[in-house]
Amino acid sequence: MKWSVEAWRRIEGIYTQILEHPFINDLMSGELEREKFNFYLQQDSLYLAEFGKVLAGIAGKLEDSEHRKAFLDFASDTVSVEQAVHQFYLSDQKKKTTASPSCLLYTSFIHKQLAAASVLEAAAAVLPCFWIYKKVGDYILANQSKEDNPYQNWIDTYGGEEFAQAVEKAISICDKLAVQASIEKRKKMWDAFVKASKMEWIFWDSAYKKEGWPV
Ligand SMILES: Cc1ncc(CO)c(N)n1
Repeated sequence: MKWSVEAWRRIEGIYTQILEHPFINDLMSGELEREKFNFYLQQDSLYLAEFGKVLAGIAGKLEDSEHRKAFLDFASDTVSVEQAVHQFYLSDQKKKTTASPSCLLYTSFIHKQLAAASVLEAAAAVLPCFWIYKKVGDYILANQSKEDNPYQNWIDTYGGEEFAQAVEKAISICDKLAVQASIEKRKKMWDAFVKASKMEWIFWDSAYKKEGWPV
């Protein structure tokens, strides 16, 4: 069986909980509080900066030139999204924000996978960022009730065809890396994938709560 088939099976429950989260529900209905969405975007721009660096770092460790090129493209596209987020949503509130505990948790985790684990485990750790967002984007597109959703731009970014191709590529690279891996390594890849998927839930939840530092 493909590594990715088992990977998705392992996060099915987490994915369901993401779809049921009020942040996603409110995003879908268009009724999400603007403040919560802005909080999310601010944290996400911090997240995307680190995510892009990690993608470039993974590229530097990949032997296959096609895989390397794909990750360099992912990194470059991520910088574009990071910059677009700044321009379109946050132009009136340029103030510097610090990462929330959950944002720091997630970015630290992917940096740790890059610095202290194998490239396979680093690739598996960033895969939920692609795959879950794609699934969530598609889900919202398919179940949207209103036409004038103020968050349509966001929804189209992740539900669109361009992102779908990147996601397919990321999944297939993980599968190819897993084919050459020992059972032990494949397990570690699943562990990283599951952990990062939990952090996707945590990230949305922290935005919904506008999570700050308790001390
Ligand atoms: C937290 C998070 N995960 C994944 C994506 C999609 O790349 C994103 N923008 N933010």
